[in-house]
Amino acid sequence: MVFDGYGVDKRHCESLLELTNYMLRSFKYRLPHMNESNLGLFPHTDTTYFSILHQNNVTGLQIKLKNGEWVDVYPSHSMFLILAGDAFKVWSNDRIRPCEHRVIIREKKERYSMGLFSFGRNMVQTQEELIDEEHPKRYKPFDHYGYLRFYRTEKALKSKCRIKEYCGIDYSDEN
Ligand SMILES: O=C(O)CCC(=O)C(=O)O
Ligand SMILES: [Fe+2]
Repeated sequence: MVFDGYGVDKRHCESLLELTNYMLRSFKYRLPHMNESNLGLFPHTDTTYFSILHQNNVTGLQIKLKNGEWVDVYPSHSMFLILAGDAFKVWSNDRIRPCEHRVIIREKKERYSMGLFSFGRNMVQTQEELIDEEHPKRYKPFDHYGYLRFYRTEKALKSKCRIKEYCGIDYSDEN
């Protein structure tokens, strides 16, 4: 769908999928103890190409809208949420915006969730068709697992945008 939407040759999609690793992870959010924060998971964008999330019938996941407002995602047994991650931002040369999300524990029930996370096995790079004069290349090709290691470093935590800090191209010095 994404490749169709941007008019990118489908063969690139096949090779991207062939070079993608998946990680399945499950989470359990216990109820916060007295005086403990109810922040289950700090606000972040995923490092992935995309993430597929599923949760039990307990609210908690919130996504941030463009206007900065946090909104609840209401769970259902049949719902799978697909979130774009940082690697798709690079692939699409900033056209696809990774979705910022967090988990807040408010219900008096334990929350369970499951996520399928996708990572490039090779270098992640911007799709050539999505680079032109109007949209110059904004990122250098990067090693996805190298980015995972960078993600929790002090430099990454201090930066405004971790993926830009890791492999962004800065044109600001050019005139
Ligand atoms: O538990 C959830 O619903 C979200 C998990 C998540 O955002 C993550 O692992 O990156
Ligand atoms: Fe996440």
